[in-house]
Amino acid sequence: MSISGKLNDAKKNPVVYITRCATFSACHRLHSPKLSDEENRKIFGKCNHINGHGHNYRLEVTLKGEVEEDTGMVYNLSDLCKVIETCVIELMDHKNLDKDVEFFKNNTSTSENLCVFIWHKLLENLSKPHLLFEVKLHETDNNIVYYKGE
Ligand SMILES: Nc1nc2c(c(=O)[nH]1)N=C([C@H](O)[C@H](O)COP(=O)(O)OP(=O)(O)OP(=O)(O)O)CN2
Ligand SMILES: [Zn+2]
Repeated sequence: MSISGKLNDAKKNPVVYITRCATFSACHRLHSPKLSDEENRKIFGKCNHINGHGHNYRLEVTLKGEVEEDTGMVYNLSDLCKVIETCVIELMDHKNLDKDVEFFKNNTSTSENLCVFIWHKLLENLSKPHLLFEVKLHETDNNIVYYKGE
């Protein structure tokens, strides 16, 4: 049977995961207003330095959904690219996250919080938000965090 035959015969179309990557550069300082200066220094160490430090972040956004028969796509990756660009990259690229992004004025700019923030930005802006499966953020080559909306 041909691939298209399988697509047409199945009750449900194949479920496929698609990922779009993007990069942005930003600076931040790990500091929690809920902790004393001493506790901040103890917990965050060099990342609590008053003048901050920078990262070249790599973002991976994954959608999960059925392959539509008429388009052969789960979601147009070009459209996903535009959403990521307008609602995440423009907001964060070449910014001081703690000062330029409202949310991080009161929430520590850890990669965990960045992932959750980006997840909600995407939910608000995707035309099919139910397809959002995972937001993964590489803060460095060694530090990788992902969020699945739980
Ligand atoms: N749970 C988390 N821990 C840490 C986070 C975070 O977001 N969540 N972030 C940091 C810092 O922002 C820091 O800049 C990371 O730097 P570092 O640990 O130096 O990471 P590198 O991969 O660049 O260097 P290594 O020497 O390989 O660790 C810290 N913790
Ligand atoms: Zn950092």
